[in-house]
Amino acid sequence: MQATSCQQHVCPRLNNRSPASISLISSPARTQKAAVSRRLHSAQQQLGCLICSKKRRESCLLPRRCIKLGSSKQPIEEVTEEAGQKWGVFQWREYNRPWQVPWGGLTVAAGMVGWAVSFLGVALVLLPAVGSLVGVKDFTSMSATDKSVYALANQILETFAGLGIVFLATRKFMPLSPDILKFDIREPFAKPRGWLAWGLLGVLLSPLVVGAAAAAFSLLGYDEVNGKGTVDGVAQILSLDLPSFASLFGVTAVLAPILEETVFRGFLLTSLTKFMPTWAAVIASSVAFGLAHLSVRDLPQLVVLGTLLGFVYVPNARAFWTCSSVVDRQAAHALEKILEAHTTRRHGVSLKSLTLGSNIEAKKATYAVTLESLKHLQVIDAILERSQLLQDCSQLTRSSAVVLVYELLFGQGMRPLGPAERHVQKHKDCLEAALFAELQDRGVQNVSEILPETEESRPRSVRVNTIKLTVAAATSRLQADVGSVEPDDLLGDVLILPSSCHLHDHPWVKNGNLILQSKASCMPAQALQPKPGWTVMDCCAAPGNKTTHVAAMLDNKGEVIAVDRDPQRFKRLKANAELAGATCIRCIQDDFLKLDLEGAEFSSVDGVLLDPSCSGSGTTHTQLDRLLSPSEDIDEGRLASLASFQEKAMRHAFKLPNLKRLVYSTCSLYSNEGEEVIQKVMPLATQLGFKLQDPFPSWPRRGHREFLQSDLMIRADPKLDHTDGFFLALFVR
Ligand SMILES: C[S@@+](CC[C@H](N)C(=O)[O-])C[C@H]1O[C@@H](n2cnc3c(N)ncnc32)[C@H](O)[C@@H]1O
Repeated sequence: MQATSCQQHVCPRLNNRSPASISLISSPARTQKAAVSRRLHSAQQQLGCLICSKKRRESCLLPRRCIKLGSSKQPIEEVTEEAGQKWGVFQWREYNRPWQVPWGGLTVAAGMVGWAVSFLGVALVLLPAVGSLVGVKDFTSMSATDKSVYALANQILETFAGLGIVFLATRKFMPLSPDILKFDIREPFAKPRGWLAWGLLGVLLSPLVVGAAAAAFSLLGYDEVNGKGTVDGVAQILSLDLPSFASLFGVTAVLAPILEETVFRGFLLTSLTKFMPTWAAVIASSVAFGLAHLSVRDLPQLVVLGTLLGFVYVPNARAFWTCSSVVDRQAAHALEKILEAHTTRRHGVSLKSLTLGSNIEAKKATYAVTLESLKHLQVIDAILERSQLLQDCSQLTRSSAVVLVYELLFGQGMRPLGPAERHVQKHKDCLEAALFAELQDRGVQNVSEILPETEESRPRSVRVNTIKLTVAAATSRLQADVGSVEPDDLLGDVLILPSSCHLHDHPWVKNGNLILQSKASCMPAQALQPKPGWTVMDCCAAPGNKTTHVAAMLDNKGEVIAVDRDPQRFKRLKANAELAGATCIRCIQDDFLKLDLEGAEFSSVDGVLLDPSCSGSGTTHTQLDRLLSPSEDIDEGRLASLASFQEKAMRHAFKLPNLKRLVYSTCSLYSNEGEEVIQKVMPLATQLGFKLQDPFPSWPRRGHREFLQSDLMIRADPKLDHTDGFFLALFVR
């Protein structure tokens, strides 16, 4: 056997990362059959099915390029028949698969009623009103050119209004699942989003269909039916000069189809699949499409045309496979939204809102599968790359593949119900081999050794709101509800619970008896040690976790002045203060730096909590951002600007004339936002008679050692202390 044929024993897509297979390929001198066999054997042992044996050929990827071990160069058959690029109307399984429609009947009704109102409103009210303003009185007396321009103006307004209404109705569900309303103008002819090619085919076929339907109805004597509809509006002005032709072309060939396809196929047909079988949704949406043209005479042709367009739309809109299990489907959807939001740096997308929302079935399972898929994302991406599972299959999205590979390799297994599951199942051996190779490359035995830590894997902490109940009462209630409850060894009003318990929906969390707050975040108020009757200023207070903590320590006696400048966060601050029953809190919505702290209004302030905006690096390691791009570096410019604000805020706080204690804290791992800020303000603090004091002598973690007096500063390490990364310093006078 020659070295060249030995190369063919190794599945080329899989060999690129494997030491054994690379050496096989790059060693032309190794021509001895025995040597080759030995190396193949050892490679096979290392890489599992990366070498295609007869037994494994069913499951090995890229079979056309793999040769059976020990046989001639006979390629084995392509196993991914479903992965082929299938075009056409009659893909019946597309009519049986469930669609992923995230909205309900109310959204459908609102969208369609909104569209109908805009359709009639533009044509009957808006445009005539604008026309009369510019001196157009009577449509019928206009010239043909003016009529066509008028029709164009009408269609432009209707198209924008209609698309805007569909957008508004579905906006809250964006980004939509791969099934729905997916137009990609950048790839007009490429499958899977080849809607334009199909649209053009539809345009080419439509005269035939309309003609055939008209002929059929004419034979039945139906053309005797009188009536006028939207088609007649255009037909009337068919005496053509160039401007008329261009306007009419714009109306009939561009704008109206875009509007109608979006409203009737993209929105209505898709939405109706939630309530009826897909074939019925095609027919129902076609009837609506016909009725919308406001002509009894044209109704039959338009319904036939709509039905044809609907049946063309279904298999091509459904270019992607979705998972058959509802949990996996929802998890893939959530994952896709998270990945998209991460790529576009869009804020406001959270794992919890996507998986625990009211429209989600089996919330806990969906949350768990999404979170676990995210945790395994890096490993699964590497497996997908090695196995090339997605390259041969344009119908499987990355997010569905990630969820299904998670289920198959790390989760509860996967039942091969639909095409997506069958495709993944067929490649099980290769996926396992790719996992094996990945673990070997990373030098670990088990995948758990390389998974990122998340909030989920650490114990939970909860603060007892001592305004409303005692720690003892909270402990016994939680013991009854979640089992194990431990008092925190440092903070008297904090309880530690198992990592598995989710208290978001607990009635005592909802009524403000308990506050879900990390242990680190409870340390500043405890470090301040305010006494009942004190006035404390929380300079950057929203959403008010530390503010309400201080209020509880004051036992509502005294005052907490809570300042925040952000309007949205300020609302949450007020709501949280109310929920906690913290009547001693006075909220001020303002820029803290602009407050006149030396004036009489704040002369009674004894203590300050300063917890300014920071990079959040102490908490992000547990958040989605870190799961998605763990090595992302901090933006130096942003860090410098945050540190500058933190220093300014601290200098400003020192202006309070009767200040006794000041706690500075940030949930940051960077010394720029911790020790360095303290060092910079130290001369001013010393000049004013303040010095650093150790608030928690028993706490083991201290400031970074290279800074003076760092042993008096407190740090929390996310891994070692099982809480947020945190920095804290206490000044006293
Ligand atoms: C880290 S958060 C505070 C968290 C809060 N201490 C808690 O535990 O719930 C920082 C807050 O500072 C506010 N902030 C930032 N700059 C401010 C300024 N110049 N004046 C007042 N508030 C400011 C932000 O709006 C944000 O709500």
